[in-house]
Amino acid sequence: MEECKKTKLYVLTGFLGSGKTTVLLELIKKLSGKRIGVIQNEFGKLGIDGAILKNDDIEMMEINRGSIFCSCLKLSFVQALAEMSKKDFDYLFVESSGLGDPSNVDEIMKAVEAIAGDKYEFSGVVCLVDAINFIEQLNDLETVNRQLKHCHLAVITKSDLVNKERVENLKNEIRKINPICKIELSNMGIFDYSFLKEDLMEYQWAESEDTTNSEETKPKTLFMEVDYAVEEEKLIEFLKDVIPELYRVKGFIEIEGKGLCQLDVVGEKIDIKSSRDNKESKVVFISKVGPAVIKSLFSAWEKHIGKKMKLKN
Ligand SMILES: Nc1nc2c(ncn2[C@@H]2O[C@H](COP(=O)(O)OP(=O)(O)OP(=O)(O)O)[C@@H](O)[C@H]2O)c(=O)[nH]1
Repeated sequence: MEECKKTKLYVLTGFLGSGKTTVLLELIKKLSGKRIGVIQNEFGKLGIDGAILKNDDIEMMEINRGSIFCSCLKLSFVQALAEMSKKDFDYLFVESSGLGDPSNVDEIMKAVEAIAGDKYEFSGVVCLVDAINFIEQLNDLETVNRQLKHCHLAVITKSDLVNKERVENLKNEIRKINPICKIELSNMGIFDYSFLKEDLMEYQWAESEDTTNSEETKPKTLFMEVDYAVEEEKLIEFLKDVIPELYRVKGFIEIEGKGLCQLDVVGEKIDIKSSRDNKESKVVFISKVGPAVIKSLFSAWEKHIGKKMKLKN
């Protein structure tokens, strides 16, 4: 009898905006013809990336409102993995939230094995390192350190935006935290995918430990709804005012003369591009300063746009 092939399970980590969805979309293209499942973990309760990924011929589950490594969602994650194990995918990719601390991933894999049997071959944690923002984030955030410490492959993204010297600096910083992981360089999600054929588990560095994700450390997430088109220049002015208080802004918004656009803000970089998605206007803000950001969002909107806007939790 032919032996049943296991599903290769990869976990993608990397801070907010580091390029996880961009890499995932390219990987899915590369693996076309294979049976692929995706579990997507968004911090906000609306799966913004879900809207982008659903266009592809893949099966997807979303786990929102927090980190899959936090005790608040860990059980849902294990159950989702158990559910997906029945589908006999060739590959299952888990895109964890940018604020996810995967220090306890081994423990989660053991729980899945206890429930679902050995249907998965846990094939490694791939951590995306944002070439532009990583060094600053590293100083501010334990999560970024943990994501790297617990990965098997680090992929430096946005290589098109930095020079060789910066890449060398980044490699040195990575090595201080994880001396053995494999390191690759990516441009818009494209890099050497030979890791798919290798045993990444050989590059395991850290032992499993408690995650820092908890209900208490969960940052404030807000959703903005506007039912009219805004002027692009005014939207940019609004964003410039509020960016210092935010980790990340993303979503869809109607822009005058352009129609529905996909909005992405990472660090100080604002990207606005036309979208073919048929989605309602909704934008997610992840706060660095807790609920204090609400007042700033309303007053900056009033100043630059001057029309009614709804913010929801
Ligand atoms: N120039 C450049 N931009 C990139 C690259 N990779 C990602 N981006 C851009 O960076 C922004 C964030 O990319 P995503 O793929 O959405 O990042 P993410 O890690 O999934 O974001 P979260 O889900 O919020 O954590 C988008 O505007 C991307 O187009 C890259 O290699 N080069």
